[in-house]
Parts: sequence; structure tokens; C-alpha cells
Amino acid sequence: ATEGPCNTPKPGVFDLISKAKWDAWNALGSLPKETARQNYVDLVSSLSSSLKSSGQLEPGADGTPPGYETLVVTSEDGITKITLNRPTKKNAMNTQMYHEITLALEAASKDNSSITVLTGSGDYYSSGNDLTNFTDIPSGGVEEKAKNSAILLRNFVGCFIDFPKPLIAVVNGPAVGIAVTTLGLFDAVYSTDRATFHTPFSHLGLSPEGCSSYTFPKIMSPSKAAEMLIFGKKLTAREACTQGLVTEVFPDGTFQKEVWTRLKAYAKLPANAMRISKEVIRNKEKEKLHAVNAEECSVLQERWLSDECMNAVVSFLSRKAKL
Ligand SMILES: CCCCCC/C=C/C(=O)SCCNC(=O)CCNC(=O)[C@H](O)C(C)(C)COP(=O)(O)OP(=O)(O)OC[C@H]1O[C@@H](n2cnc3c(N)ncnc32)[C@H](O)[C@@H]1OP(=O)(O)O
Repeated sequence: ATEGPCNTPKPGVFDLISKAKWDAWNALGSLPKETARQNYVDLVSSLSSSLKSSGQLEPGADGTPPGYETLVVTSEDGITKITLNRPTKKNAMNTQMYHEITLALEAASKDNSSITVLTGSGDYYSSGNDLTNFTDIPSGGVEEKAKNSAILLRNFVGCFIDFPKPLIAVVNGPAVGIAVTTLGLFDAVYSTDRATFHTPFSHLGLSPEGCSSYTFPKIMSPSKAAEMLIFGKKLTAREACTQGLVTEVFPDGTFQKEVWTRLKAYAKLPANAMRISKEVIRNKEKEKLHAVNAEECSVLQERWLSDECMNAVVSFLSRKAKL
């Protein structure tokens, strides 16, 4: 687009990057500069429209924060509260919600609140991955779907790993799948005694994500982690607290009042000190967590294509199976 056809000498065989670029340029033959420029503009325009259709949000024209379809985000008393807001679907995480949580966390990491809270609306914290996510197959088929999902999941979990401020889960009801596994990446988890914690990966032909293959054995011991992650044992809130996954359990009747009183007090602590303490506690683990996240996503990419997984999704969608 800037120089026209490729007229420079071919780079040496060991200069792999320059050679790949040269080959791509040379393959365009005598394409005129103006056409190349137009092709480039067309490509970028198509990418930006596919980002919009994939649910990524753009700030308003005046730079105001984006509106969310699947979340309610508020900020007061030094606390940014991100509420999963698909109560009729038990706050199941659809593709839009994964994107929006990522955006909301990025925004919260830069706003002037001192702590960030994730919670659910209605009677569930979240029923985990929306199983209808697997029905929206792109033109590249199930392989492309699995690849895109692995990228989405890796970015999503990566945001939790890198989140710089204290991140607190207010678990207002049952939690399933990825809503449970990511709890290992929070700084505190407060739960109603009505909540349960369930990771039915084997039932769904899946494998652990959210870095739980690493965090759960560390938090609760390898065999307790195996009961949850391999055998799908559902824990009560009190059991999850005994195992160290939950920080504290509150009676459902007083849960919201007690938790928010405490969080408002925590939010008054010096914000920089809290951020630096988190950094000191978490930084040693970050590299490891990113490596675990990458491995879990690549294993899942294969699992999503397995008969075991496909049959489990079909069973759920045809109303034959529930947890
Ligand atoms: C980018 C991809 C990343 C993937 C990451 C990997 C993540 C893995 C996981 O999270 S595994 C866990 C997946 N979750 C489930 O298997 C839960 C499935 N849901 C259920 O078993 C039940 O719905 C329930 C036990 C959570 C609740 O049962 P009940 O109280 O009887 O309510 P309903 O079943 O009537 O639910 C109401 C309404 O919500 C829909 N719904 C609930 N959960 C999900 C879900 N996870 N996916 C899709 N839809 C869900 C349910 O179908 C009902 O819809 P309807 O009113 O019938 O339209």
C-alpha cells in the first residue's frame, strides 16, 4: 500500500520473519499501490464490523463508558460493582457476557474505585458457561468455533489474573462451572449459605478451566480438588469455606447487609496500599497462572470437539439433562 510491487532482494533463508513478509508481499505480484491501499481499508472495515457483531462494545461518541447488555455496573463508596444480569437464565455466561466482563474489568482497573466486586442478580450467582454458546457455529465449522472459544476464554481468564485491585466475589446463590473456577483468582469470596459450588466438567465431557487445575489443588489439597474437578462433587457453601475456596459464609437473610457493610469499610482503606499488597501477594504467581490458563484453553479446544462434550450439550439443549 505504500511502496507498490515487491522489488527488493529476497531476505536470507535464516531471516525467517523478513522472509515471510517478503513472500507475502511478492505473492501480490504487480498489484498497484492504490488497489493495495483499498484492500487494506476494506479488510480493516470488515474487522471492525465483525468486532461489533461479536458483541464488543465501543465507548459512546463523547467517550462515556459503554452500555452493557448483560451486566449492570455501578460505582459508589469506592466500590465498583459488576452484576451479572441475566437472571432468567441463571446468569449463564453467553459470548456477549464474556466480552462485557472483560471490558468492565478493564474499566474498573482504571477507575477511581479502590475495590471491585462481582456478583449476580436474581437467585443464582451464575450457572456457568451458557451451553447455547456451542450452537452458534461459524462458517469455518466446529473447529473454528472451538478455536475462537479458546481465545475468548483465555482473554477472559487473563483479565482476572492481571486484575490489579482487590477483587471480591459476593456469591449470592449457586455457582456452576467457570463461575466457580474463577473464584480461585479472587482476593476474597463471600457467600450466602444458600449457595452451592459445582464443577461438573466430566459430566459435560469437559476439563477444568479458570486456572482451577492449579489453584484448586493449592487451595484445598489435590484430592479435594479432584473430587470437585474430576468427579463433579457439589459443595455446600460451608464445605467450600472449610476447603478454603470461600472466605466466609453468611446466613442468607442478612447476607447482603453484612457483606456490604464490611466491603464499604474495606473500601475506605488506602487504595494504593491495598493495590501494592495485592501485587506483592500475587505477582510471584502471575507467569505461572498465564501458562496454566493457556494450557487449559488448549486442552478444552480439543474437548469441545469430542463426542462426550457434544452429546452432553445436545442432552441439555433437548431438555433431557440438567445438573
Ligand atoms: C467461550 C466458552 C468458554 C467456556 C468455558 C468453559 C465453561 C464451562 C462451564 O461453565 S461448565 C458448566 C455449564 N453449566 C451447566 O451445565 C448448567 C446447565 N444448567 C442447568 O443444569 C440448570 O439450568 C440449573 C441446575 C443451573 C438450574 O436449574 P433450574 O433451577 O431448574 O432452572 P432452569 O433449568 O429452568 O433454568 C432457567 C433458564 O435458564 C437456562 N439456563 C440455565 N443455565 C444455563 C446454562 N448454563 N446455559 C444455557 N441456559 C441455561 C435454562 O435453560 C432455562 O431456560 P428457559 O427458561 O428454559 O429458556
